[in-house]
Amino acid sequence: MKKRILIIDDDIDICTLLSRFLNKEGYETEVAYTGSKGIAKFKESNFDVVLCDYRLGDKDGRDVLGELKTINPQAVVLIITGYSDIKTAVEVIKLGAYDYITKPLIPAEVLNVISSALKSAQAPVKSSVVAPSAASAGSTASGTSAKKTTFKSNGEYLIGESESTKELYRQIEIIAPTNYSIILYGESGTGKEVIAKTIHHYSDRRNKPFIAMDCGTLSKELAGSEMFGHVKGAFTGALADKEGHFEMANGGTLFLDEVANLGLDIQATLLRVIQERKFKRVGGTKEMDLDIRIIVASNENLQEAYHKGKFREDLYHRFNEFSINLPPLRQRRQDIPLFAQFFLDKTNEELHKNIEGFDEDVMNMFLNYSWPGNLREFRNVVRRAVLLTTGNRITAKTLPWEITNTNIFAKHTDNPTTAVQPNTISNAAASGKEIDLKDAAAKAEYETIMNLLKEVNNNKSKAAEILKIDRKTLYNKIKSYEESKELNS
Ligand SMILES: Nc1ncnc2c1ncn2[C@@H]1O[C@H](COP(=O)(O)OP(=O)(O)OP(=O)(O)O)[C@@H](O)[C@H]1O
Repeated sequence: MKKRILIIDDDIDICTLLSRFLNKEGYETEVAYTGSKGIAKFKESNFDVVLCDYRLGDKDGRDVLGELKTINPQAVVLIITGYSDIKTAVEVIKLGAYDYITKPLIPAEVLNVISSALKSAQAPVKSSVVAPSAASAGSTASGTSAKKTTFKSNGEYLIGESESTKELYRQIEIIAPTNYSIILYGESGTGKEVIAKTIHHYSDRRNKPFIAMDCGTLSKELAGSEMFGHVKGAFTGALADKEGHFEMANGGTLFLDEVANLGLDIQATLLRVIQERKFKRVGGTKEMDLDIRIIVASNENLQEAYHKGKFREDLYHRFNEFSINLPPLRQRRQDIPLFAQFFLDKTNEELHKNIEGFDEDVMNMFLNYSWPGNLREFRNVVRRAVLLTTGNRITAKTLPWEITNTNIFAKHTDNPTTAVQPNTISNAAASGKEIDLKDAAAKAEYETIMNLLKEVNNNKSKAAEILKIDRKTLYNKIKSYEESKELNS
C-alpha cells in the first residue's frame, strides 16, 4: 500500500510542487493550505508522515505539531524551517517533531528524511528495537562487572576522541553492565538517545528490546495508555487492546526522553509500578511482572524540578542511581573534524556520491561555530552541503549563513556563542528563569546584524550581501526586532 503524506503549507506553489514530486516517487499525498485545515484532515484520516511548514498563515508549526501530537502521539511530523532558523528547529525537535528540513527544499533531502522517518515509524514513534548486531561491532560486554570494554564506532555512530568524550565513555563503561537507572542530561541533539542505546548494547539486556518513549509530547489523557497499554473499551476511543511501552520493553531497556514533562499524576503511577515491579494495562485486571532497566533523559535539571514541585522527589531518587552529563558539541571541539568526516562518509554512502572532503575554511567555520542543535544540526548541515556540492570538496557556499558568519560575529563580542544562545538554555534551567526561544533567536539575529553593520561601516548592501539576504529583509529584521523591543519595554 502507498504511504500517505500530508503536506501543510500556506504556499500553494510549494504544496503543488511537493505533491507532484512525491506522487512521482510513489507516495500518496494530500495538501492543506492552513494549519487548521491540516489538523482537520489529520483528524479525519491516517497519514504516515506530515510535512508541515513552520510559518503558516493562521498558526505556527509549533502549534500544529502540538495539536497533531495530541490527536495521535505517534504522529510522524517533519517541520520545514527557514535556512537559518536552527533555533526553531531545535525547539520543534524538543516538542516531538521527528526531524526538520531546511528551505530551500532539496528533493533528495526531502526524500531522505521522509524515508528515514518512515523507517522509524515502523516501530511506534521514537521507539526502536535495537538490532543486536549493532552491539557486536565493538568488543562485547562479557556480562560481568569486571570486564574491560573497548568502545568502537559501530558504523552507525561515532565515538570521538576529546577529553570530555573519553570521560563520557569511561562512565558508560562502568555503568553499562549494571542494572542501575540512569539520568542523561544534555542539550537537544547531543546524542542522549544514542548513548542510551549504547548503554543497552553493552549490557546483558542487549538481545532484548530497547524502547524509546518521548514523554515531551504526551497528553495527560494518553500518558497512562502509552506507558502501560490499555484493554479494549477502557475509555472512549480504546477500540482494541494495545500494548504499552513498558510491555514492549519488558526484559530490555526503556528510555524515557524528556521525562521532566510528565504530569504529576502519571509520575505517581510510574513510581508505584517501579516500586512494585508490576503493572496492569489501563482498564485491565491482569497483573504483569516488570523487568526493565530505565534510562531517562532531560535537558532540565531534575533536582531543580523537584525543588520547584514539578517533579516527584522520590521518583527522582529512583532514577538517579547514576547520572551522566552529555557535553554540547561546542565543548568537544576536538571531535568536530571527526564528526565532519563521519557525516560526510555516511552521506556519500546514502547518496552514492564521492565528495572527498572539506575546504580548509569550511573546517575552520565548523570549529568556530557554536552548534546550538549539536550533533543533529551538524549531521543536517553536512548532509545538505553534500547535496549541494557538485565538485570534489565541500565549500563555504553550501553552508548556512550563521555558520559562514561566525567569525565576523566573534570579532565583535566577548562571547562568540551569544549569537545562538546555547549557554542561555542551561543557565536558565539552572537559575529557574524562563526564556523564550523565539525572542532569544530574534535577539541573536539582531545582534549579529548590528555587529556586522559596524564591521562594514554601516553599509547595508554589503551587510545584506554577506548575510546572503536582500536589503529589504535586512531592514525588516532590524525593524521588527526594534518594534518588538519597544512593545515589550
Ligand atoms: N555519537 C554519534 N555519532 C553520530 N551521530 C550522532 C551521535 N550522537 C548523535 N548523533 C546524531 O544526532 C542525532 C540526534 O541524536 P539523539 O536523538 O540521540 O539526541 P538527543 O540528545 O536525544 O536529542 P533530543 O533531546 O532532541 O531528543 C542522531 O539522530 C544522529 O544523527
